[in-house]
Amino acid sequence: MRYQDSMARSAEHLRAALPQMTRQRAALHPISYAVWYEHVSGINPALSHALQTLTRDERCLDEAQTLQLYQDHVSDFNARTAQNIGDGLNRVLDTLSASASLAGQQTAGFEASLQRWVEELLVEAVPAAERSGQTPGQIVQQLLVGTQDIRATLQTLQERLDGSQNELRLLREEVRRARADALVDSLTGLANRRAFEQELSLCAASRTGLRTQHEDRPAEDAQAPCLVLGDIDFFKRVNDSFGHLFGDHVLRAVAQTLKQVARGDSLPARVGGEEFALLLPHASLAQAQGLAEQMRASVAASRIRPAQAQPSLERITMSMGVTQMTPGESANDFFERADRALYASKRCGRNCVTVLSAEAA
Ligand SMILES: Nc1nc2c(ncn2[C@@H]2O[C@H](COP(=O)(O)OP(=O)(O)OP(=O)(O)O)[C@@H](O)[C@H]2O)c(=O)[nH]1
Repeated sequence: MRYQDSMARSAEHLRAALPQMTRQRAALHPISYAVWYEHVSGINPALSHALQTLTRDERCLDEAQTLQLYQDHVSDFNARTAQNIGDGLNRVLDTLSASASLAGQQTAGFEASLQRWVEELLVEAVPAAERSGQTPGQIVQQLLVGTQDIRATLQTLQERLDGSQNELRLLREEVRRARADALVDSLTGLANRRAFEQELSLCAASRTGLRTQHEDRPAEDAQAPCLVLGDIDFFKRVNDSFGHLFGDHVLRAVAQTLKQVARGDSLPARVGGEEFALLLPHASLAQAQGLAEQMRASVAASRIRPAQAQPSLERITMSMGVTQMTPGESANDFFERADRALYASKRCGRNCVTVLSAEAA
C-alpha cells in the first residue's frame, strides 16, 4: 500500500498541504491533493524536486503543471485513489473528532469513578492507618494530594482535547472552503470549467430517455438547455501589446459583463483561457440568442482600457456561438455544436453571434 500513515499523520500532512495548495493557480481537486500530499509527506523525492523547481521564486502551479506532475511522478496513484484522498479527509476528520469526544467522555467518567474511590478509601482509612502506623489524617492527606494531581492532569488532557477539537473544526472549514474553491475560477470568480462540466452533465442526464417525435428532424424546444459560448477576439494581441496583467483585467471585466447578462437559473462560467460560457438549463433558442447578442453588444460598447490612455487599443470584442440541446443528446455533442457556432462567428469576421440548431448542423 502506498499510503501507510496513521490517520493522525495523514491529517497533519493534509493540514500542511492545504495552505500551500491554496496559493497555487490550479484549483483544489483530488489530483492536486494527491500531488501536494505526496510532497509534504516526503514519500516522493522526485516529485518534491520537480515541484520545488516549478514553484521557485514564488511561482505558482497552474492546472497543466499540476496534472503533468501527477502524470510524471504519481504514476501508480490512480484517479480512484485520488478521489478517495479528497473524500477520506473528511472521514479522517470525523474519526478524529469522534475519538476526541470519546476521550473527553471517558475522562469525565474516570474523574467520577476516582471521586467514588476516594470516598470509599476514606471509609477504609481508619483501619488502614492502624495497619500502616500512619495517622488517619496523614493517609487522607496523601489521598487528597494524589487526587488533586490526577485531577490536574485530567484537566490538562481535557484542555488539549478541546484544543484539538477546535483545530479539527478549523481544518474542516478549510476543507469545505477548498472544495468550494475547486469549482470557482480564481481570476474571475465565475464557475470554472469543472463546475461547468458538472452542470452540463446534469443537463444532459435530465434529458436522457427523451426522444424526438420526428427522429430525422429534431424539433426546437421552448424550454430546453441552451448554450452560449463566447471567445474574446484577438486576445493574444491584447496580451502582447499591453501585457498579461492588462489581459487579466480584460478577462475580469468580461466576466463581470457575463454575470450581468446571466439570468437566475443560468450558469456563467469561464471554460478556457479567454473562452466563456452561459449555460441556460431552460430556454428557447431565441432567448439564448438574445442573451448572446446582449453579451456581445455590452462587451463591444464597454470601454476597457489600460490605466494610461492607449489610443492604439482597439475596442475589445467577442465572437459568440449559440445552440440548443436536442432530446437525448450527449453533453459532448451539445458543446461541440456550440463551439462550431462560435468558430463560424470567428470566420465571419468576429464580433458577431452565430446560432446553430441541431437541424442546421
Ligand atoms: N492575460 C491572460 N491571458 C490568457 C489567459 N489564459 C489564456 N490567455 C491568453 O489568451 C490568448 C489566446 O490567444 P489565441 O488562442 O491565439 O486567440 P486570439 O488571439 O484571441 O485570437 P482569436 O480567438 O482567433 O480571435 C493567448 O495569448 C493566451 O496566452 C489568462 O488567464 N490571462
